[in-house]
Amino acid sequence: MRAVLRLAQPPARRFAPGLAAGVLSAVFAVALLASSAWLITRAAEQPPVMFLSMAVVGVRAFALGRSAFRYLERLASHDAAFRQLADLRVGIFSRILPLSPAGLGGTSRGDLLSRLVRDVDDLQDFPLRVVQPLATAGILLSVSVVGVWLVLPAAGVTLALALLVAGLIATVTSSALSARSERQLAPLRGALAGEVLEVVENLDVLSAFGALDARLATLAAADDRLRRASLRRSLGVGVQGAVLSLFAGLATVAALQVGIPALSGPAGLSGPGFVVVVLVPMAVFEVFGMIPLALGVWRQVRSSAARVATAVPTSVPTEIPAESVTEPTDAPADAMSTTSVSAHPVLELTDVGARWPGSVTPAVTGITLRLAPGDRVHLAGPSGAGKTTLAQTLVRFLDYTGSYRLDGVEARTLAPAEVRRRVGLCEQRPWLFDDSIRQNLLFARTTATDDDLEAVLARVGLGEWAAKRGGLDARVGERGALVSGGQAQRIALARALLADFAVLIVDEPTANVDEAQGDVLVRDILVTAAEDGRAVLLISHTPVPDDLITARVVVPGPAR
Ligand SMILES: Nc1ncnc2c1ncn2[C@@H]1O[C@H](COP(=O)(O)OP(=O)(O)OP(=O)(O)O)[C@@H](O)[C@H]1O
Repeated sequence: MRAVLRLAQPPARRFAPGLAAGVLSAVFAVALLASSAWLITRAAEQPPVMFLSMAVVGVRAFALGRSAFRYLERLASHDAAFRQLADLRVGIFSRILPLSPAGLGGTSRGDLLSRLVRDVDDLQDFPLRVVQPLATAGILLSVSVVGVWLVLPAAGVTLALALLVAGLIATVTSSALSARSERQLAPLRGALAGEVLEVVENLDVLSAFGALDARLATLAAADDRLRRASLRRSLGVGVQGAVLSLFAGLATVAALQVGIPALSGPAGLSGPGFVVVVLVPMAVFEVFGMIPLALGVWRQVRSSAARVATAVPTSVPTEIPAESVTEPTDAPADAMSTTSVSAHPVLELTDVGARWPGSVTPAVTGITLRLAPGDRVHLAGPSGAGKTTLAQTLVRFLDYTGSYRLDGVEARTLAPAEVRRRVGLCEQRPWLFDDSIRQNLLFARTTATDDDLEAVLARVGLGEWAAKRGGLDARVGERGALVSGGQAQRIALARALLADFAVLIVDEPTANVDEAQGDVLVRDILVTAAEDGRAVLLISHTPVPDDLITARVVVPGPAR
């Protein structure tokens, strides 16, 4: 958590200008009140105008300066905080990235989203609404108490005592009323985001099973918990404001009590000095209100920082290959490929096994196979045997035991991204972006022209379909909702062909299509691969004719 907070705090050179402007603005606000009170009272004594001119200039300067410094403070401190936020977000994403996809299986997507968006946003409050006000108020209060003490020492002591007591009471009451809810706000927001996402994503299933009302009731309960926590927090803030107003009045009364005898006593307090001593506490308490507020924000920020910290791993689980350890430190990422792995490598597995993060037993073991350019191997095996796990291992989303070599080079000595440039995966449930067909293909090869895209669609048997749907601009819907399972598989295949992987792993392409369509799809996949001299590892439950493949491998039953 400390590391997250350190990341949220802008460096001193960026933070200092905003802090300096904030302190000056607050000091000028108090000085404006003091100098104008002095001026009005002194003017009532009708001295020659030259005795007033300094104060007149002071009032003008403090009034203009207060606004100017306030503006500069907003500008500088927000600029620093927003720049820091951008760095923080990028830093957090780059730490989560190595976990995806194998390490994020157990995370609620709604809650993760809330952590990465809302909780990270909350962290900008750390410099802006915690550090800055505490530093500003601390400096201003010291200056004000010393200033009043110089005019009348007893009034300075009274003001210091009033601030101390008010601070204690306001902090204790507001913590008692709202500390718990301030800590709960971020987790409750995350829980609500998770619930909303669950309901929206599974609306059809919930409706079909008549479970929608029950789920909506759970959602309403989550919403209610958040609303009540927000209300309790507002109550705490309100009570704290009331305590401070009360003490601002009491401090003024106390100043009157010590000031009135001093007017005629040996201290010889002047009329204007008396007014300054009596009125300054009002202005000081306004600034002082920032402290308990900042402490409340601090509790929220701390809870958000803790949530961000738990979403961001300090280390990547051993089951997931680290993205950078094998990257050569002073050579470009591509260097290895040109030196050791050819464009069409031979892939060899000897006794390969793999385990999911957090699992004690391997999900797959003892896989031995060889894929040379042009080979088409059918991998079969019972459900749960670990075929998908093997596919994820081959694209280095998971680490492995045994030996996995590309052109004789052990894959764990290559950067995972480098392996993924040669070995590609068409997943069992291909991910389609809620965008046009063009965009869903283009990210596989950003330089492809529309002619290239149309040609690849024709190769995977979607040419006519795409033309009927309005061409490359046709949308595929959220997660491919507007296309059938078979079409989604074919779009994924087109994408893989565009990326031109030398070795293509196709995981259960027929899972979402009927038998006849499945046969055609498998034939299309294997025939296109044969035409290109590509190696294919076809994972499929369904039988594949001998003429389409060069070898068969069977994964034994589920590993225990
Ligand atoms: N993301 C995951 N996290 C943890 N365990 C997982 C994950 N995905 C799969 N498993 C586990 O790994 C084992 C192998 O699953 P896998 O999906 O690889 O089998 P499969 O042979 O592809 O099955 P199917 O033919 O039904 O798709 C199973 O016990 C499964 O519960």
